[in-house]
Amino acid sequence: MSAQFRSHRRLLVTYLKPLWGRVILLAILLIVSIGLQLVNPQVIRAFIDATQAGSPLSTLLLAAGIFLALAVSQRIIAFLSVFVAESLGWRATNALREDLTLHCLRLDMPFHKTHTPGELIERIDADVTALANFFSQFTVNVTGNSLLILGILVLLGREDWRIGAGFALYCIAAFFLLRAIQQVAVKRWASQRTATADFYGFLEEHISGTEDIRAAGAEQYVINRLFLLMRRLLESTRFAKFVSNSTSFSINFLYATAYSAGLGVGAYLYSLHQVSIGTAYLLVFYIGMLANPLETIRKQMQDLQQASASIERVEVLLSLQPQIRDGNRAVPTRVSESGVTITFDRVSFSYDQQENVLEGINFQLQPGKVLGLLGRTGSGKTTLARLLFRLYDPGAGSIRLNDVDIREMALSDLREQVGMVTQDVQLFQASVRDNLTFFKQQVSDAHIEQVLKELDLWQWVEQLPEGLDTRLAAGGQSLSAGEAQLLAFARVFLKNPGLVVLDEASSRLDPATEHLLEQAVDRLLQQRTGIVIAHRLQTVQRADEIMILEDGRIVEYGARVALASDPNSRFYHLLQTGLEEVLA
Ligand SMILES: Nc1ncnc2c1ncn2[C@@H]1O[C@H](COP(=O)(O)OP(=O)(O)OP(=O)(O)O)[C@@H](O)[C@H]1O
Repeated sequence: MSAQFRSHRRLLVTYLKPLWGRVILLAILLIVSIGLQLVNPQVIRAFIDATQAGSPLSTLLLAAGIFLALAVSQRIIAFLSVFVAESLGWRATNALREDLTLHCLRLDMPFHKTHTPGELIERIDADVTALANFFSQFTVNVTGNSLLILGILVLLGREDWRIGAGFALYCIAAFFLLRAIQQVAVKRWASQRTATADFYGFLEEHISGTEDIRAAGAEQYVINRLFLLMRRLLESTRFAKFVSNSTSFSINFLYATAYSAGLGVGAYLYSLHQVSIGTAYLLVFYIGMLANPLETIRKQMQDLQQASASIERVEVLLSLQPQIRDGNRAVPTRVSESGVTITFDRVSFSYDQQENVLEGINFQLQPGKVLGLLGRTGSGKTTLARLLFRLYDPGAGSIRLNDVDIREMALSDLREQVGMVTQDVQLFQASVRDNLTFFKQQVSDAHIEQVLKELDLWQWVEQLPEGLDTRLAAGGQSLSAGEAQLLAFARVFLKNPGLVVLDEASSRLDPATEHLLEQAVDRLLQQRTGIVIAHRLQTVQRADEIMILEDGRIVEYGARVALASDPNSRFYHLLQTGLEEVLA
């Protein structure tokens, strides 16, 4: 069994298993539809033979009525099977979309840095859409039509075994012939697409470089090259279309051959009085029915080729594993009422495995203490916060929360324990409530109200047109930067973590919002351990300890009060020069 077949089967089984009820329904509809298709010619035969035998009109009307009823039922069943197949396809692909989205969300930051959102949308949506047919129709169509062909061959064989065997050989030969032609067509279209891509690539490059081309007097060269490319495009398109058309020509040819053979056999047997005129008609009818399923199976195989490329890409994406592994150790949350202990034990880290962005970071922060993290831009402050949240793991050393290595903790536990407010708050196109709770239904409105009141934000929510139900615009465009930060504070409050990491916004805010923010920071840091990447003097004043980073190393660390009064300290100089000017 080839690896490709195994991966196709795995995907089918995984996503169709939960939908087995629908799969069975579809199979039943299919079998009934095939049965009806096979039975109908028998009714026609009975009708023709009855006419020949001069049967009464009532018998003929009965046969006609049965024929009509069967034909209408067959159409209704065909309609129902399309409906069930579509719903099956959508459900299966939506489940796959969901899994892929979740998988991408769990993949590490380096993955997201190297894969653009556009590329992921292509993987999660376009590739999966290409698989809808694979899920809903492929198995059903291939099995169904194979059964139909088999049924026709059996019924033909029942009339005369030689006819059955002969047309079985015909089907096998026709299938392989169609496939061979299709393969030539696929190759031709591939080279036509290459020629098109070259042509547009050339046009785009030379139109954007028009100034240089004119300056160099190279217009004639460009036109000559263009002619060459156009000729290649013309030739490849002509050839591809020719091969494509010969596919439909071959199908018609096969159909016509089968039909003529059917007519010939029917007429021959009838002339020998071996069959009735009804049976002769039956043979022609059944043989005529062979072409359609053959063509459907061929088309499904062609679709499968395209789906295979998508399946491969989806499988590659699913096989990527995050480097950040989930730990499983239960962690005593909040050992002390006033927060958690944080220990950085000789932590070094590099984004590219070459140059360390953090080097030998060593410190311990006691519960309830606030660390003010200072340093010029690029000194590694944000990186330190990211390590705490396990967006990345350190290259050397360890980070401990309440004396447990954060790599051993379950990621969900860790992220419950650490609340982070970044400069760039992400708001979603959803209600204020959903933006605060991250769509957790179990958080009650009363609790939200209490938290917002504590943060002095309730008034702000009350003046919104629909209170908590007010919908925010995409990207939080309807809010000011300060209001967005306030919402981010409220989010952290609702989570109630033992450690808060606050990357303060450096932008200037209006005095009223600034005041609200100040109060919120005060409340946020009460009875919690805090790490504050501060840009404002007022925020720094809240810190118990100060750490100054330079090129990823600690160049100063100590109690704020002591450093502020030591004229030899960097912190002292920073305060003298003006924090905001130096760190901006
Ligand atoms: N995702 C990343 N991939 C590669 N290098 C990065 C990445 N993020 C940051 N860096 C590099 O790491 C170094 C430290 O960056 P970091 O963002 O931690 O500094 P910072 O002190 O927080 O700066 P700022 O005050 O501007 O936010 C910088 O040299 C930066 O270019």
